[in-house]
Amino acid sequence: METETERRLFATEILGGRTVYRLHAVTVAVGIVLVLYYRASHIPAAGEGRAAWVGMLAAELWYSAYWVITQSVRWSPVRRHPFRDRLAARHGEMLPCVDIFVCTADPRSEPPSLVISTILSLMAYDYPAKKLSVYLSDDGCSIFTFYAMWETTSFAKHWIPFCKRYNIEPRSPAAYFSESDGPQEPCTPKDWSFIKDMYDEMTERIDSAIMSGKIPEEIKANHKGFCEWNLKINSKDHQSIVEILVDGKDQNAVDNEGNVLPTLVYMAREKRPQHNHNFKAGAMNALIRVSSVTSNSPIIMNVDCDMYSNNKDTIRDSLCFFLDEEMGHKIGFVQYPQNYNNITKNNIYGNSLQAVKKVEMGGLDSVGGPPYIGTGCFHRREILCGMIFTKDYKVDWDRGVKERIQENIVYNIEEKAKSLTTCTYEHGTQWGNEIGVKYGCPVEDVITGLAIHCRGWESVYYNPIRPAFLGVAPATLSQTLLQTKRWSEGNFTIFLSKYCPFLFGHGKIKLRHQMGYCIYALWAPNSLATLYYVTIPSLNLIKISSLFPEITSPWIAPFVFVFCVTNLYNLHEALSCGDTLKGWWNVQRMWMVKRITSYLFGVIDTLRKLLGLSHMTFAVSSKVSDEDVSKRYEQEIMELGSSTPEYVIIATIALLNLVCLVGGIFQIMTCSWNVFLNVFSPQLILCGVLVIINIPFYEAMFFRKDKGRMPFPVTLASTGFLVLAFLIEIIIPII
Ligand SMILES: O=c1ccn([C@@H]2O[C@H](COP(=O)(O)OP(=O)(O)O[C@H]3O[C@H](CO)[C@@H](O)[C@H](O)[C@H]3O)[C@@H](O)[C@H]2O)c(=O)[nH]1
Ligand SMILES: [Mn+2]
Repeated sequence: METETERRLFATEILGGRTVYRLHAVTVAVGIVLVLYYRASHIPAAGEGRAAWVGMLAAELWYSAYWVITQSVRWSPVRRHPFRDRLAARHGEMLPCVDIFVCTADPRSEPPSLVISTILSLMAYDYPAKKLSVYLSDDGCSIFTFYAMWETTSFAKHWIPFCKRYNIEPRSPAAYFSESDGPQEPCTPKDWSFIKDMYDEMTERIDSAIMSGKIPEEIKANHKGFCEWNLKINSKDHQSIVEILVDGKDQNAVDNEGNVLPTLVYMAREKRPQHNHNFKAGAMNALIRVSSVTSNSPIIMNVDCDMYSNNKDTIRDSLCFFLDEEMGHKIGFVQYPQNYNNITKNNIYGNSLQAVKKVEMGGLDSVGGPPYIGTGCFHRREILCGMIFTKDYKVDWDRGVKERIQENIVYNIEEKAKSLTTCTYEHGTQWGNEIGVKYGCPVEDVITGLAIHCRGWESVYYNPIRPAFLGVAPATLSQTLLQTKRWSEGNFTIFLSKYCPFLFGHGKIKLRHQMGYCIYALWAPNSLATLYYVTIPSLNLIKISSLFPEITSPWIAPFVFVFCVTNLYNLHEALSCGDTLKGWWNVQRMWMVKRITSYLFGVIDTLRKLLGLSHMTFAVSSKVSDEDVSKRYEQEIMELGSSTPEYVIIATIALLNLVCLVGGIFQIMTCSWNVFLNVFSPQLILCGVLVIINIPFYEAMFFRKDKGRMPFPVTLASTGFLVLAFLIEIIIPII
């Protein structure tokens, strides 16, 4: 007899070691109350720095509220453990069909060879091939991406059996060959070299086609799909293209060992300049419809084109959650973390977000489920399409398994699929609203997931030891800021829309779940408090005006306590998530930089959109960088390079703090030691910390000679702004 626990297909572990956390949270809360009390009860008289003081109060009020929000998920995070062996014992190979969606948008920032490596890794999952269909949406509508996909169909016939025969990992050929210098056990050198040569030749053919700007005619003659590009088309203006490259139901679609291949479909939905295409959300919805007339699997998984599968068991792991008898029927989606394979040792741009992945997501999982983050996620088709939760929800897992079909039917299916991806198909329908992925938000994923949660479903977060997916993190500062701007803007847009977690989620999801969503929804407005805190106290140093209690006053204690304890706890959290000390320090710098630049622009652009002054955009982040840039990235040298308004802000604030620190030290030398101790020390310390944090930027401005240094016009402009700031500081009191 199976016991109750043995029947479960996954376990939920409540993470231990929370005592330190709870102790810190309670004491910090007390400290914060004292700080705010002091601020509010010591407002100076008008004219004696009242404005600056009130500003400090406002900033600290904001930080306190935001701190409370970030604690909502930290109380009792959980970790999930699926039992794949039990799934196998219970269901054998009687598993549901799975459709995999991959999105690509720009062949320059997302090269076709990168895309197909991801595709190959997904086709090679340890899962019955006849139940697997892989769909690529190409918003770049690039003949080279299509060509690469066509090449993939032949290479897959060798690659998939190779992966399965030797049970290799990872199954992205690019990642696999870059990880090993030569054949490794149990792979025979002959087989290894054969497949490696084949892969190299394929990528060479693809790259040379891209270099020459055209596909050889003899290759074009091999597939009717190439004819679609006979017309004069470009990525923003073209007809719909749907090509079933491998039809898993076709008897001839087998690999070189005679096994069935997964279905492989290329899609470029119709685009016309006069029609909104809704970016990735539009692509996802088109994929939902195209797949509904081909495989129509009950489970949909989606990844970005750089996120290759790093773990052959991911599908089976995810099914443990959906097929669990006790909980499965409540679970709308299973989310994996967004991991990267190019994070440097000390996480120079803070992209690895360890604490978010390990602590916050686990915490969200304990209060209703992690958000949908757009990639590495498994959905149930109906739920993604708008189904509302009911207690007796049951799925037909057999859906999608169809009999083998004839060639001429494939043509009909393609034609049907094309008609589902025209610009006008969605007009007058609920697509992008009640059905599918939502439109109008740069983080289409988060808003869609929130709606799913509010329709009554839960989600599950699974962070396996061997990462399920690995992608490419931005490798320059500007790309990092571009990405975080989109994220902060998107999440803030949600906050200011009717989907605000506190309003839309009220009565539908737990308060702590609403707060959890707001950690990200309120990223952007953090910029205002931070901008204030990194400028005003430092400027007041020069004016000999104190914004903190005197160091001999007992009131200094809560300030010091809150500052030290929150930072120490933060450090503890980072180290326990596997960050290095330097990595933690880099993350602190990046938080400051992101807040004063991308988050600030996130606020501005959200407001501009609200006022109707601008429209939504989705800037795709680049997944390639030239050799010079990559080298500096590996050496963890900050890459600046081109002039952007963000850099002007960074440089101005860095210089401002340097000048204020020098000015402050000068004041000490002229004033008495006692004055220094009493009036300046907290401000001096704050300013000093900011200067230390900014060291890489001073280096980039004044010492570096390489191409990644701070562009001279930026240094010049920020010096100008600095002079202006001081002039204003001097002039205003005179007036
Ligand atoms: O018009 C578009 C724009 C983008 N994409 C695809 O969307 C994905 C994400 O774009 P990327 O530039 O890599 O953005 P990231 O910031 O890395 O993406 C994260 O954040 C996005 C929301 O901002 C989510 O959609 C993504 O899944 C999530 O990985 C890529 O595969 C793109 O090809 C499209 O298909 N069509
Ligand atoms: Mn990406």
